[in-house]
Amino acid sequence: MQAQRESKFISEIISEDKICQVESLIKQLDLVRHIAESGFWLSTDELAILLNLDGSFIRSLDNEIAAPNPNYKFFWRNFECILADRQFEKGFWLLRTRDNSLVNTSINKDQERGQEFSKGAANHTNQASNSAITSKTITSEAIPSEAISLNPPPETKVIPTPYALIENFLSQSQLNDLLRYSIRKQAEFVPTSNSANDPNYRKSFFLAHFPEFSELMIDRVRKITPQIIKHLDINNFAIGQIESQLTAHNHGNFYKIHNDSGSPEDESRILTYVYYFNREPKAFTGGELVIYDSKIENGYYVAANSFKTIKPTNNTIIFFPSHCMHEVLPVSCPSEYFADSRFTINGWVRHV
Ligand SMILES: O=C(O)CCC(=O)C(=O)O
Ligand SMILES: [Fe+2]
Repeated sequence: MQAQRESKFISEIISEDKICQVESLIKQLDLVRHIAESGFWLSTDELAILLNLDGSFIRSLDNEIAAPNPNYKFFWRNFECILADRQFEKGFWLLRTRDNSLVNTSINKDQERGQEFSKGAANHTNQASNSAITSKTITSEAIPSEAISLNPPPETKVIPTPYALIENFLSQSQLNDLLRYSIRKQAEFVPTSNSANDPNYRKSFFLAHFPEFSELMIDRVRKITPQIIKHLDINNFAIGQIESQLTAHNHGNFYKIHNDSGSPEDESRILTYVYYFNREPKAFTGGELVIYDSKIENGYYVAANSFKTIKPTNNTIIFFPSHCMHEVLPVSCPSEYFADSRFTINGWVRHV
C-alpha cells in the first residue's frame, strides 16, 4: 500500500515536471517569436540566454563574428538567426521566422513532430553543414527526423558578377581640381570604421563632406545609372538616394572581403560605384579591387572561388552590384605621402 502510494506520488512529480518543461518551452518560443517580430537585434550573450545555447556553440558563434563572413546565419527550430552587425567586437543577431513554403508536404506527421521537438542543439547548423543535409526531394521514408531540412536546396551554380568600367570619366580639368582639392583637405580625412569595428578588417581614410565634388559625382552617376543597369543586365529599379564618400588608401591600407548591402540599413543599396584617381606618375602599387563571383547558399549571396581583379586606374569608374562580395588588396605606397594615396570617390545607388 505504502509502495503503491509512493509510486503514484513519483509519477505525479514526473508528469508535473513534464508540464513545467512544456510550459517553459512555450514561454521560450513565444519570446523568440516576439523578438523575431519586433526586429530588435540581440547581442550574442542575450541570444545565448534566450535560446539556451551551450558554451561550445556560443564559442563557435564568436568565431563567426570574428571571421569576415557578413552573411553568417544559423537555424534554431523554425527561426533563422542572422548576424546583422558587428559593433565594438560584439555580434548582433536578427531573428526571423523561416519561410517554410518549401516544406515538402509528404513529410509525415511523426517526422514533423521529430523536427519540431528535436533538441535545439541538433538544429544549430552553420551554412556548410546545413547545406550538406539539405535535400531537394524530401520523402517520407527513411530520413531520420534530425536530417530533415526545411531549407531551400543549396544553389551551387556560380553566378558571374557583372561590372561596368568607364575610362576618362571626368574631364582633365575636373580631375586636376579634384586631386588638388583632396590633397588640400588632408586634415579633414578620418579613419574609416566598419561594422565589425575590427582594425584588421579595414584600414583607410575618408572624407564624408565634400559638397564641391560629391554633387558633381552623384549627378553624373544618376545620369548614367540607367545605361549601367542595361549593361549589367540586372533588374531595373527606381533610383533613390545616391551616397558618396571620398577615400584615401595609403601604405598598408586595405579593405577585406565584404559586401555593401548586407545590413538591414544598407539593404536598399543596389549598385556600388568606385571612381579612382591619383597623382601621376602613380606612386603606389597594389590596392586592386577583387570582385568575387557569387553562389547562393541558404538564400544568401556568398563568394564563389572565382573572381576578377580590377586595377585602380586614374580617372576610371567601376559599377557592380552591391550584394557581390569584394575586397581591396593592400596598398604599397613607399613615400607614405598623403598626396600619393590611392584616392576614390565611391558610393552606392539605392532603390527608392
Ligand atoms: O576602394 C575600392 O576599390 C572599394 C571600396 C569599397 O569596397 C567600399 O567602400 O565599400
Ligand atoms: Fe565595398
